[in-house]
Amino acid sequence: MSSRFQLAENRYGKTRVRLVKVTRHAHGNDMFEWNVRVLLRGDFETAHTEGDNSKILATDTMKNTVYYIAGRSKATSMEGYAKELIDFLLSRNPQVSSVEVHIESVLWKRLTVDGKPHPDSFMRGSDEHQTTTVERAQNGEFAVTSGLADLVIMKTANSAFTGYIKESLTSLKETTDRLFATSLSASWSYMSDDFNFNAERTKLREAMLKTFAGHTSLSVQQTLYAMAESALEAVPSVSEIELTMPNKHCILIDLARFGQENPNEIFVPTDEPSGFIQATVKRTA
Ligand SMILES: O=c1[nH]c(=O)c2[nH]c(=O)[nH]c2[nH]1
Repeated sequence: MSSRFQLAENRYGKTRVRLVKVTRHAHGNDMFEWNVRVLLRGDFETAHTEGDNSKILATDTMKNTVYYIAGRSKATSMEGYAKELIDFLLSRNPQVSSVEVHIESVLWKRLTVDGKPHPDSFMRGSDEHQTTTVERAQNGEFAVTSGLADLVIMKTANSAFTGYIKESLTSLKETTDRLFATSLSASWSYMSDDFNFNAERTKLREAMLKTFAGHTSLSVQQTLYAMAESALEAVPSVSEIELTMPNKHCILIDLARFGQENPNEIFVPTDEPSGFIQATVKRTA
């Protein structure tokens, strides 16, 4: 029977597989917490059209594989672990054409007790996450995109916003001295798949933060671009970087109503609505 429909793009897998790994040393422990997503593409047509599960690796099995590979992995980075997981799944599953692994790492910091780093106790840090997405097809190369998300930062000087369109619906006042708060998310693509990913990540993060702090900003857009430029300058192995910087407005409170001056000191931070500024910056050919 000819059908009026056909299966188009499809993928499946397990998401939000949470994992804590403790590495035990003689004088203390290291630990990390990850949230892992594994997605498969492949020959899954008859699973959709006929309910034939003979080529389906159960998502429950994928979850177990996440833990199994974590248990035996010697990888020192999320990217390295993702590559091992992908290789394992591809080698055992010829029906799978490609595997994508996405990992978010939660920020845990070593606890300080009596001014000293504690050997085995930790506290949750900020909302900042480190991320990676690694993909490989059968017989293909790894594509590695890493990033960070939800890094909340604020400038309290050197931020202006003037010269924008003034029309009948404009109410915003120009300012040469405003607060600039954002929750930075960034993702960058590596040109190859074999680096010290942790060191590259640290360099990119520090370059972006240094520029954010030092920039004399005429807009979020301009500061975003400058941060992306300094990230690409700091890490030649990255081909392009996407930055997302919501403008988390801090609004000056009018105290003149109460007979008091407010020399740019008292603000109300607002979460919604926020500006949404996003751009990708890449190397010229
Ligand atoms: O840096 C800014 N860019 C904008 O596009 C914009 N729009 C706005 O209302 N405030 C700001 N600030």
